[in-house]
Amino acid sequence: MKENQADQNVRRSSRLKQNSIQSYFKQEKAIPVVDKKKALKPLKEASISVNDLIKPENVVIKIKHEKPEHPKTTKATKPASFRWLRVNKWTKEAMALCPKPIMGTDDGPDDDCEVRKACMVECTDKSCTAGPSCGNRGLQRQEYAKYEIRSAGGKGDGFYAKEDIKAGELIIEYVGEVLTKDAAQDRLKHNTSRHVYGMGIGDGIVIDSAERGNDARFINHSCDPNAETGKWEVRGRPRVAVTARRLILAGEEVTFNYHFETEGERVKCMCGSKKCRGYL
Ligand SMILES: C[S@@+](CC[C@H](N)C(=O)[O-])C[C@H]1O[C@@H](n2cnc3c(N)ncnc32)[C@H](O)[C@@H]1O
Repeated sequence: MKENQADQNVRRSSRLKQNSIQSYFKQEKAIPVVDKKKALKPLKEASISVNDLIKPENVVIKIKHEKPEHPKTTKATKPASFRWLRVNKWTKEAMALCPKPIMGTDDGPDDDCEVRKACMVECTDKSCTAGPSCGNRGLQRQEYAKYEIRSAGGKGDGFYAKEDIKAGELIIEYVGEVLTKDAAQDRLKHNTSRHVYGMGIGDGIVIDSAERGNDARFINHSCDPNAETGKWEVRGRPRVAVTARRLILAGEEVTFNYHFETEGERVKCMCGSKKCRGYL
């Protein structure tokens, strides 16, 4: 009887492993294709200056946000079984698939920070004249919210807010190794963990934080999430920001919707929300 149970478990675990080869979660918002001149036109026509568009909350973000301590020195963060990456690490093969930037900097620096922000393109010194006062460099400056990593019950570990986070605020960047989809699938074949960490960002590119990444890898799925992911362009490369969909209170677990893609056995969802669809 016991042997039968063990056999079943082995079969189940190898089936799950096989199935997980197809498993990714998807980043939600794509970079919009934007004609910079067209994007600017309505603003210029309405004579709205960039300063009018800077929300008061953005000013608070800049003052309040501190760089998080490095996870190795943050007590709340558990000893890492992954290697820490501050920024994405691209493979040559993934670089070859990197889409062309949607906004060039050929016109020279300007003060269109809010236009770039609306287009989900971060400013750089080449594109913007605002310098240190520019409010559109959150990913580059790592203006992350305060958080801690701790157990989320049956889901494994989870990512928890340590302060109130306003709707729209940057929480953290999803950082990992940037691989081609094929390379990511190859890696999954050797995955010994029950968790998967690959986020497809389109163009056959996956950000995989299984072996190397930052604490965004601990953000769990919810069918009624309080955060969302968005693809930004920073210095010509795509990056994924996790931002608050609504006010998140200190102590709440931060979650986003994985839009999980799997062709095999589905993972039972433990998000606990009333809107739970039952599976990831
Ligand atoms: C990116 S990891 C999230 C961090 C993970 N909990 C950990 O401890 O490393 C994704 C994995 O977490 C688990 N997970 C995330 N959200 C879940 C949910 N709502 N219900 C059940 N398991 C979940 C699944 O095993 C999934 O493959």
